Amino acid sequence: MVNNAGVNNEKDWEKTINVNLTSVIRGTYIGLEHMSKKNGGQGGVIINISSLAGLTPAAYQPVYSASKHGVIGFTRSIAALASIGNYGVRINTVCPAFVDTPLLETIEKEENMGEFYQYKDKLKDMMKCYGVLDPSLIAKGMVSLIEDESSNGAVMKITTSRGIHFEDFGAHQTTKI
Ligand SMILES: NC(=O)C1=CN([C@@H]2O[C@H](COP(=O)(O)OP(=O)(O)OC[C@H]3O[C@@H](n4cnc5c(N)ncnc54)[C@H](O)[C@@H]3O)[C@@H](O)[C@H]2O)C=CC1
Ligand SMILES: CCCCCC(=O)/C=C/C=C\C/C=C\C/C=C\CCCC(=O)O
Repeated sequence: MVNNAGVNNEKDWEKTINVNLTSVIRGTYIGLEHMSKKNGGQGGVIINISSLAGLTPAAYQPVYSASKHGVIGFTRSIAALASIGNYGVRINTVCPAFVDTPLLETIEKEENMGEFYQYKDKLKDMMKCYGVLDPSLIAKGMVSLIEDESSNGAVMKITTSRGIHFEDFGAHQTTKI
């Protein structure tokens, strides 16, 4: 199961939280209800789509960034629970940089960008600097996560400079405390 739907809308930012985060949480819970071996399911893999903006500050997309940070936090937490509870379900996150899809056209729209519309050229400069990925690379990353039976709670990053790679949270998977 892939929870992929997402929007970039800083003007209607509640919608961004609802689509990008609330529905990922809801989708994951519904998936687990059907897939978890604890409920008589056959197990499987859930992939939640976040973004590189879920791992770094995104000055012109603060709520988009917050929603994507939330996806990572929720997914890593529920993946830990799935492991402890022997659900037989692996749950991972994918964080692409800019990808060539219609979502990027929202940068040109005041109704999406709201007060951040004034920074659209800065976002375009970032795209020029970091490049724009072909969607096929995201598909490749997802297939590898599905096939790698050891992956659970992984945060896959996909960028033009480093390709498909993983965020390293350290052996204990936590921040220093
Ligand atoms: N394009 C990019 O640069 C990046 C996109 N992402 C994420 O990838 C995912 C896919 O986005 P893209 O394919 O790029 O954008 P897109 O705009 O081409 O596709 C988004 C999809 O989400 C669906 N959707 C939106 N609101 C919905 C709702 N309320 N109910 C059901 N479906 C809804 C749309 O119908 C559309 O099919 C999103 O979560 C996005 O945040 C992450 C990093 C970079
Ligand atoms: C712009 C509207 C839609 C946003 C889609 C999205 O999620 C894109 C995120 C891309 C980047 C996030 C912001 C900052 C990233 C900083 C560095 C990227 C490094 C890329 C690299 O190739 O190393």
